[in-house]
Amino acid sequence: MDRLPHEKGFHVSWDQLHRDARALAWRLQDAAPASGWKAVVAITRGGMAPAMIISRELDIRTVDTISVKSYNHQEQSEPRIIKSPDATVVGDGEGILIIDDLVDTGKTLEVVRKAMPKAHVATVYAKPQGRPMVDSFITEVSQDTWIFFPWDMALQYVKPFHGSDD
Ligand SMILES: O=P(O)(O)OC[C@H]1O[C@H](OP(=O)(O)OP(=O)(O)O)[C@H](O)[C@@H]1O
Ligand SMILES: O=c1[nH]c(=O)c2nc[nH]c2[nH]1
Ligand SMILES: [Mg+2]
Repeated sequence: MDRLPHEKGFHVSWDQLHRDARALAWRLQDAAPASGWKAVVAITRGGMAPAMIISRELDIRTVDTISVKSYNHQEQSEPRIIKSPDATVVGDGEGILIIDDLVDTGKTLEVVRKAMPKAHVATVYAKPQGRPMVDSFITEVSQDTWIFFPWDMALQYVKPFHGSDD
């Protein structure tokens, strides 16, 4: 996935991510099965920060991970699972909450859903193409927007406006 062709940038600060992940947690409370969520599964690595915030908000202590690797080589363009969560906990996904930071094309979630078909899938942000792959999300951005996460950014010096044209 290359950010260069994207026309717009949507910059997310830690504070914004915290607020949006909390808002998603509150929405997920209403979607919980009667017996509550059994476990959270974070899609590494981007799903780990929102999964921590959501599991804290919903008091879910069992947190596992699934790792999906996307290949950009000509032959291997499909993502594949390189680390699975504990099968004895997640089973077919019933009562399991899968968390990722965003859905873009939906290819990552496609393989994750195949592994846990009954799970509830939630992302903080969603783009239109991948939106059918999520059950819950908070904010939608257009397909030509690149989302910049706080862990990929750093504070930088910028020149003062006055005299900046020299
Ligand atoms: O809907 P898709 O088109 O599949 O894209 C969405 C996925 O891409 C990013 O992860 P990435 O694979 O870049 O790995 P990372 O989470 O380790 O940064 C993002 O965190 C999602 O998991
Ligand atoms: O940081 C990211 N921002 C995005 O918009 C995106 N889409 C896929 N993968 C992504 N990673
Ligand atoms: Mg990811």
